[in-house]
Amino acid sequence: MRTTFTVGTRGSHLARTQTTGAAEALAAASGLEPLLEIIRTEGDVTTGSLASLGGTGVFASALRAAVLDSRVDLAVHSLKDLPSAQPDGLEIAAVPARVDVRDALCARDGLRLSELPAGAKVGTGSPRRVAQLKAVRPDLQIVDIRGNVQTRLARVPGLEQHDDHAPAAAGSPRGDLDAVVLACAGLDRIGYDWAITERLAPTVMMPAPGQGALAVECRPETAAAGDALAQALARYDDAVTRLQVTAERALLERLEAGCAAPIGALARVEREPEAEPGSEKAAGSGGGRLVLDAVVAAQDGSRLLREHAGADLPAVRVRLEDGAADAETLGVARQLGIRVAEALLDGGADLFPAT
Ligand SMILES: NCc1[nH]cc(CCC(=O)O)c1CC(=O)O
Repeated sequence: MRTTFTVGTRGSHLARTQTTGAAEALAAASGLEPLLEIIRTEGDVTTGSLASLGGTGVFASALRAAVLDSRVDLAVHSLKDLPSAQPDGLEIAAVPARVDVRDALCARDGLRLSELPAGAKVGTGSPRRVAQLKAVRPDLQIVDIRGNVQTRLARVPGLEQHDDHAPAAAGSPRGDLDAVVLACAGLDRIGYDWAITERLAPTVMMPAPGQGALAVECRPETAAAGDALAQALARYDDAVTRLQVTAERALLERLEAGCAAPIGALARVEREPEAEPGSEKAAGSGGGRLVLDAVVAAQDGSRLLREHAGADLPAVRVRLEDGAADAETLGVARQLGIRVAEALLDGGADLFPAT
């Protein structure tokens, strides 16, 4: 009988913080002792811009390899860094409750997006953020940035804070930008919410599919073992978050096949299904409703295509308190994602230039 479980993590402060949080929750639920192993990934050592790295999943692949060859039992990923296609030999055993999905503006002097002066310099390495920033503020000068949270924040006067856990990279410019954009989730998780001057509304800055959510990945036999670890994983899964990210990732997967443009997507459960066992309500009357908003952007912000659709969830099938959404309900979420993706493709998303 196992008494421990091993969890692989990337070495960054953010990765270690979120992995430790997940490992502690699973330890408390299982009574097992967690062992953390730091895995270096290509995404951590390379210095080129994120856009130039090409290919999704640079952050995830080394961690996944460690799970596949049984060096570790589990890997904790930021869900938005995971390619949408699920590889053979791995499954997402738990998607814990999501935190703030929004993107964060971190500006000098407490400025909000609308208060940045004309021509202000804003740093981000994400084509999705570039396009949406330019759509609302075509005057902004966007600067491609990389590095850990501390290195990015140090580019903004007043936001360079000494942090022994993760110092800003030596040699990186300091104080040369008016603002940077990062994910709220990452900043909140490492206690850097003080740097956020505006949590950008998803209507302005649609987050990446899966943003703010984690994925705990393992080998299928780990999840199926029926032991304390498998039970803890099942309980750690959050049914609402799982539904949301299932729709968002299905959209991403369908679009990845048809277009290379930056994508934002956010699903929400507008009405939670009633969880009365045995109730015979038809879907749509007393059942829940899942709504998905998405945007595909031309890289230069010259065009933004938006779509929105909803789907009724089967009324009695989702047990929101005590367990995972069942396969039929997840299928509804997946179909919603595909439907919105195809509407975007019909609207011309596949004609947008990639860069
Ligand atoms: N792209 C890197 C990445 N992957 C996950 C997060 C933050 C946490 C999250 O969204 O879950 C970040 C940093 C960022 O985008 O600012």
